[in-house]
Amino acid sequence: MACSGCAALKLVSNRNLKVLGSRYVYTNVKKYAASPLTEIREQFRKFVGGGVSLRKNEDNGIAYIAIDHVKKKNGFSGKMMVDLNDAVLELESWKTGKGVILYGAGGTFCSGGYLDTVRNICNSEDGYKMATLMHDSVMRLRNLPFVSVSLVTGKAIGGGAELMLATDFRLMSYSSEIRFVEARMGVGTGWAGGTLLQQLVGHRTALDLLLTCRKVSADEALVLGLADDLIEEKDDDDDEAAVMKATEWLNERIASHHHSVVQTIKGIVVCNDLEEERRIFSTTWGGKAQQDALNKNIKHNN
Ligand SMILES: CCCC(=O)SCCNC(=O)CCNC(=O)[C@H](O)C(C)(C)COP(=O)(O)OP(=O)(O)OC[C@H]1O[C@@H](n2cnc3c(N)ncnc32)[C@H](O)[C@@H]1OP(=O)(O)O
Repeated sequence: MACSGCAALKLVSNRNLKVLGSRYVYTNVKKYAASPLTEIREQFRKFVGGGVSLRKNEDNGIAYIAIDHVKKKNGFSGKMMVDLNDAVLELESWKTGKGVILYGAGGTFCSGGYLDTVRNICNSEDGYKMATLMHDSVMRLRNLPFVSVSLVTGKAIGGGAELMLATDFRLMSYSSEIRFVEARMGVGTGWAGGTLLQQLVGHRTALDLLLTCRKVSADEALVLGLADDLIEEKDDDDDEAAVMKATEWLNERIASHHHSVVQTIKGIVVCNDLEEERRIFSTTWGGKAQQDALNKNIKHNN
């Protein structure tokens, strides 16, 4: 009996087995015409609840993105998806920025999609639109020329666990936990989490976490490479203290560098293209930060 998978393999083997041979063809995938983001944003901003806010500190060059829907454990509404998109778009034009900290208010990182919004968009086409909007925000956040950190306190559940993968680093409070519950909710990852998790922990661990939907403690996250460091908490609800600790952690890496240097280093790490790396590199070579360093006759022997 012919199956669509076999047909696909046959077709593939006639063309280019090396490149296409491992792709499985999903038989129930419909092709949606890509909706312009402006239309998706108009549709999604109507699903209200909570908000995402952006604060830029010009003194330390760090921006703070706060996920705030505290009564619903920071469940992410359609409006919050649009707010996040706005925040990231605004950051793209911040010339003197160095870092970004993404955190949840009220002692929870994010409990994933806000279920009121989820119920309103519970069809395949709207799912595709949500993924389009969230992929745009996540990839823009990831590619910002600043060092980004997710500060995870409390729980990061479902889409919340995906969201924390968008940043360069993850700091977790000792009692926090991550849980990819998408499969339990009958779906896959919609906020780029499958791709990003696989890149971070490898294909087998990603599959294990996504299929078992098990809790990952902060200690285990550190071992798996999902977390980069743990922060002590006196009180998990004390947002300010946790944000301060994340700021200190980030400052150890960026405070002593000029924003142009931080932006160059981040740019060349994420561009994955040598021509682009040469172009970015040349923006600081011969610049003031280099001249100053040369004039100081710095020795690196201690
Ligand atoms: C591509 C994205 C796909 C996804 O994100 S799928 C995952 C969707 N998220 C969920 O299913 C989370 C469901 N919620 C939970 O498991 C628990 O509420 C959670 C987050 C572990 C927190 O547990 P607790 O600390 O015991 O708090 P609780 O259950 O009493 O919650 C307090 C109030 O918040 C509500 N809440 C939590 N997460 C929510 C969400 N995502 N959407 C809508 N409402 C949510 C919860 O129902 C409760 O509301 P209420 O006070 O009873 O009115």
